Amino acid sequence: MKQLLAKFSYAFRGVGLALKDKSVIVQVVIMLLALVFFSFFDLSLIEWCVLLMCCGMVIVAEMFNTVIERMMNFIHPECDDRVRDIKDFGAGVVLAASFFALLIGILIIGSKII
Ligand SMILES: Nc1ncnc2c1ncn2[C@@H]1O[C@H](COP(=O)(O)OP(=O)(O)OP(=O)(O)O)[C@@H](O)[C@H]1O
Repeated sequence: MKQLLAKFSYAFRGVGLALKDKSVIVQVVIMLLALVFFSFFDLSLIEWCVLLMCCGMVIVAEMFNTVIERMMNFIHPECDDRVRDIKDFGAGVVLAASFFALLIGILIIGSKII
């Protein structure tokens, strides 16, 4: 039980670190603004669940991207095309997640407006 609690405390520390990262903070602020915007519409429970899942997908992608960036800065701080590819790949993951989240948001809000 003590070990399990310790593992949770490490994980919460990780979340705390993520919430201090500039890129993660930006995504969290965008997510909160989007949720405020969506609250003006009469959304069903399922629609809220889908939107929250999309927000979670983008935040988790950003957290993974930050992990990759920090890892690369630690193991290979020098300029290198391979590091560039890895970091751009990570940024691409966030972009792809954001694109699909935006698409789903537009579909849900579009269906309400129409
Ligand atoms: N060591 C490197 N070698 C080659 N290119 C790099 C290297 N580090 C970064 N880059 C390029 O610069 C871009 C930005 O990298 P950086 O690590 O500054 O990310 P960032 O998104 O600006 O992160 P943050 O602002 O959160 O620190 C990368 O996507 C990559 O194209």
